Amino acid sequence: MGYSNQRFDVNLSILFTELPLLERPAAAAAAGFTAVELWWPWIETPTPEQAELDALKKALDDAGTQLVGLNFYAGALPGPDRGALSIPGEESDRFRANIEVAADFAASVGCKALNALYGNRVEGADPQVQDALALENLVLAARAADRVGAILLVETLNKPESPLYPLVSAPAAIEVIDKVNAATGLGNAKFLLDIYHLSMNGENVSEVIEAYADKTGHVQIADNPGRGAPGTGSLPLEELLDQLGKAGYDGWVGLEYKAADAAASFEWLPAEARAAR
Ligand SMILES: O=C(O)C(=O)CO
Repeated sequence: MGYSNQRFDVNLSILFTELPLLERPAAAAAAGFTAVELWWPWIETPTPEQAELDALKKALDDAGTQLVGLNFYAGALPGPDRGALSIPGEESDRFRANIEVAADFAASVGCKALNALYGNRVEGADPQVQDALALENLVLAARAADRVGAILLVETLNKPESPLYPLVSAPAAIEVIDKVNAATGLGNAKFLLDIYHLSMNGENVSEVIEAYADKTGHVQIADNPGRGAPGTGSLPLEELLDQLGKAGYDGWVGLEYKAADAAASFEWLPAEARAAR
């Protein structure tokens, strides 16, 4: 068991950010990886020019990297926002405009997982109204994901760093996922189990894995404290990934950690365990 039994991908929105977007896939490939994931790369627009989408596809293809996870438009992220789909008005409209664009792009590069960040609570807005809007938008996103053979991911973030984000426990995200699946009947809404965010919330990650491995569609890791590479904090990441594997999880594990020098940050992972198997 151990790291050599997992399938890892590099998050190119948090690692290699010193490089322009189109150079990051090649940098991940040079470090030995063949799979990558991205937050929505155009934070200022949910509907970029086709030429920009084509350029990203070309950069992924030229590097020989497979995109295995893509966030829908989520507002300013990095920045103060944590998603758009539950924000009434313009942000919800922007999310809706993005749904088919993101799904079509995912289809064009063979990406099978689309992550929909829920969005912050808005001062003065009724949380019930925000939740009803979120469900409507997640249903649209789940149908679009299904159209391109993808799953829809819903993620728990952590309260200290995202104090206005309402999904800050695994059960809170699972409740939303169950509602989306009940509404669509598709069963393609899945949990994005982010070990760093769960541990920052003080959750017992091992118990979360035991309870929800079967509803998990994607995993992300960073050590805690510090959101650095495995080994820079105190989380038993190798054990937790072993537990996930034993519980039947055989999907991707995204490296969503911070490192000043990304290329030098992969020493914890043997070179032969980096390329997708
Ligand atoms: O904002 C974050 O920390 C995320 O994990 C987004 O996917």
